[in-house]
Amino acid sequence: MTADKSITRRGLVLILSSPSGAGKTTLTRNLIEKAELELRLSISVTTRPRRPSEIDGVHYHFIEKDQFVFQRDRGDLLEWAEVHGNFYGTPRKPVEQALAAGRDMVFDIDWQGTQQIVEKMRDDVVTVFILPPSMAELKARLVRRAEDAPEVIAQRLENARGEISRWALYDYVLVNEDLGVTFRDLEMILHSERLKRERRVGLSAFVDRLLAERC
Ligand SMILES: Nc1nc2c(ncn2[C@@H]2O[C@H](COP(=O)(O)OP(=O)(O)O)[C@@H](O)[C@H]2O)c(=O)[nH]1
Ligand SMILES: Nc1ncnc2c1ncn2[C@@H]1O[C@H](COP(=O)(O)OP(=O)(O)O)[C@@H](O)[C@H]1O
Repeated sequence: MTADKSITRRGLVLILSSPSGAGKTTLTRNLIEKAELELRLSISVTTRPRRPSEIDGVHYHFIEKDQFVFQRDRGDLLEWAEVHGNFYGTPRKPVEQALAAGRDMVFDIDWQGTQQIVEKMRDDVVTVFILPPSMAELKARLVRRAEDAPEVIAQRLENARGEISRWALYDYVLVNEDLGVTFRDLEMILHSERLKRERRVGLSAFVDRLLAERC
């Protein structure tokens, strides 16, 4: 009797949230680029203008506000929120397809969206909040990223305290000082969560067979 084939696993959704500039986009990218982790990114729709380094359909689906309202009202979005004056939402279909096929997804979404997803699918969600080591470093990272106008950076910094105050809603909280350390911690969280008893299908039948075995 071998355990490997009879024990499978339900898919999970790993959610990363943080104030702007703490590093969640970088960490998310690193996770999906490591092929053996087998994580797929949920590509959100947004009404925010595209940044110079972003590609439509890769980083976000950039859409107009009327398109967003249409998709939202038709029920195409699993969750949505207004953040920094723009609308963001998670397309429902790719998530449902991935989970049904037992694949895992990573979401880079804010605390409002996280709450909506947790209410809908608590058992299948793992939430991680990323904190910056200091407010000075948060500002320095936003400036170094050099993707946003000064007034956009100022607004994101102003909103940072409100976002940070939501930290206790999350399953895990990581301080992203050293990127390599934070990434390894995330990998360990993912690995442990994948091994959780509740996520493993066929375990009970396997144990029954194990106990019935004569040696
Ligand atoms: N609720 C929700 N939030 C999202 C979604 N996509 C992105 N966000 C959040 O919107 C905020 C702004 O994202 P973005 O404009 O890319 O700026 P960044 O935080 O500086 O990288 C971040 O907190 C994201 O996590 C989404 O689909 N739903
Ligand atoms: N641990 C870290 N140390 C130094 N710089 C970092 C670290 N993590 C991310 N960065 C840099 O900080 C900037 C903001 O990171 P990003 O991933 O875009 O943040 P967010 O998606 O949370 O807004 C980027 O230029 C990124 O390269």
